[in-house]
Amino acid sequence: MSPFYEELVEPLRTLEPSRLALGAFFTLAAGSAAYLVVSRLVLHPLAHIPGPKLAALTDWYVTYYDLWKNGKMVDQLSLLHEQYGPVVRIGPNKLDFCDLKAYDQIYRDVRFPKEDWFYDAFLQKRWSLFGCTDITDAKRRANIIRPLFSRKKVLHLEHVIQEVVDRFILTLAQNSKARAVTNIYRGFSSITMEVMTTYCFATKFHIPEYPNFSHPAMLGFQESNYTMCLMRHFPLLRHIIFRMPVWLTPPGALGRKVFVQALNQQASEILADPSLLNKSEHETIYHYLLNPENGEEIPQPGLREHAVSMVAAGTETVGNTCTMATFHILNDKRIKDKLTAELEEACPDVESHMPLEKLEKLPYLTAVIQEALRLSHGVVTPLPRIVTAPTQIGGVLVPENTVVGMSHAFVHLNADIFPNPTKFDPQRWLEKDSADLLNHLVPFSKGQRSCVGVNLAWAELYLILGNLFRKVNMELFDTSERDLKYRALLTPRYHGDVRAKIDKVRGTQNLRDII
Ligand code: HEM
Repeated sequence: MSPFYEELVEPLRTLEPSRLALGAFFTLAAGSAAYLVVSRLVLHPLAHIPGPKLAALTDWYVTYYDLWKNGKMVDQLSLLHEQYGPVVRIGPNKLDFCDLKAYDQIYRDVRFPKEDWFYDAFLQKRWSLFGCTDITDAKRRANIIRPLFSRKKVLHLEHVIQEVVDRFILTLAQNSKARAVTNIYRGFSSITMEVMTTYCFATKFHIPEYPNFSHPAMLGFQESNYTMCLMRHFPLLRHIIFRMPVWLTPPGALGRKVFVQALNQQASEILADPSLLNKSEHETIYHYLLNPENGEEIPQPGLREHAVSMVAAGTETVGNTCTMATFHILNDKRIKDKLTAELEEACPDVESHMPLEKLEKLPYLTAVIQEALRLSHGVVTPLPRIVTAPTQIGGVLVPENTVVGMSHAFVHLNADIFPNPTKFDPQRWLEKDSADLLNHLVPFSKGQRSCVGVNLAWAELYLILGNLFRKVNMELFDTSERDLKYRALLTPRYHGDVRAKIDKVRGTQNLRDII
């Protein structure tokens, strides 16, 4: 043995084994940390992309803004883009963009699948279309359910949506008699959730009739946005939360759980006796999912997951758009007067039915809906996609396996496209050169994985807002623009409620007979 080696090893012989182990542990930890820093900050293929060093080192950066800062990641992304430019590295393997061309490149590229980590938080397995990350499977599933949401089918089932709208108007009529302050934000979520259950499963849950628009299932779905975010960052929690027995479920989540059990039971009964489908009032999602021609047998948990994801996809999104529209209509007399005048001219008899195809032809109502979609964004958290081969995005060569995304807010609030972008201004959609604006209205996303419920969503928006502002006279109560500031929990979750005093409701004479 060389004297040098002896000199090095001798002190270690005299050390106690426990100290030796501790020393080895710290040396290993320091070595791993040094390796992590060098590999992520210096050697990584994204090392040249600007962004905070902490974000390049660890995904906990995003966790901090999502959870600790309670849904502030989109605000933070906005600040990061101001500081670093249109492409920012927000995780060891993650890029965020704020560039119109990049938006198209990310979401229109059929090669980029959804990211497993993000979408797994919503589901137990990947049965539903929304949660399916495999490109081929998603295409097949979309083809199975899309016919139920085609324009033709939506027109055929218009009466199903109209009936829920009528029940909502009747509830408002009762509120007007009691001179009660109405939480219209919850009201909209109640009506949109009921549209989903009646349209997709031909089942009424009487959500809009529940006192104070506070049906426990609807509130449970609203609350679950934060839980989903929590489960995304701590995936182990999914196993606990999804398997939690009813008696252990916190009160806020109980309504959702009971509702899901009801959907579960319906799915089980149909699987046990498919002839039940023949007794249904109209075609439901099960008619499509269980069609033997699909070549795919979906087990009971798969049906439940489809059902739950449908309700989740179609409730808050449409509800938020109605809330955004209603706040701004009531907040600006000129908008309200113009809209009500247009509706009155188109449908002079307030007692008569307002068909969807008639409402769709009204330019100002259409512009109001477009502006509400723009400012409510649909989904506001960037929807992550995986780059599967080196690709130029937003002027940067993005390497394979990088996760990329861009918030709809960065399209909708782009001042070059929408001057004075935070102003609710329906007029911008009616100017001569406004046709091009539609290319930049992306609440339903773009490309192959864009919203499958887009026709149903538009129909709901026309029928809800058209009926509401033709029949109901109301004013805002103790609500300001500040209440519409939001936390980004996939969809925007508003800080406050939009509340209104219902003054007068007309056009209800025929409704009681219809229902
Ligand atoms: C204003 C209303 C709505 C907005 C803004 C909206 C927005 C979106 C967006 C942005 C996506 C893409 C999500 C992603 O990339 O992960 C999406 C997907 C989806 N939406 Fe909607 N949605 C709305 C209403 C509805 C309705 C009423 C339904 C019910 C049928 C629905 C069902 C779905 C489904 C099933 C998907 C998954 C599609 C896929 O992953 O291929 N949405 N929606």
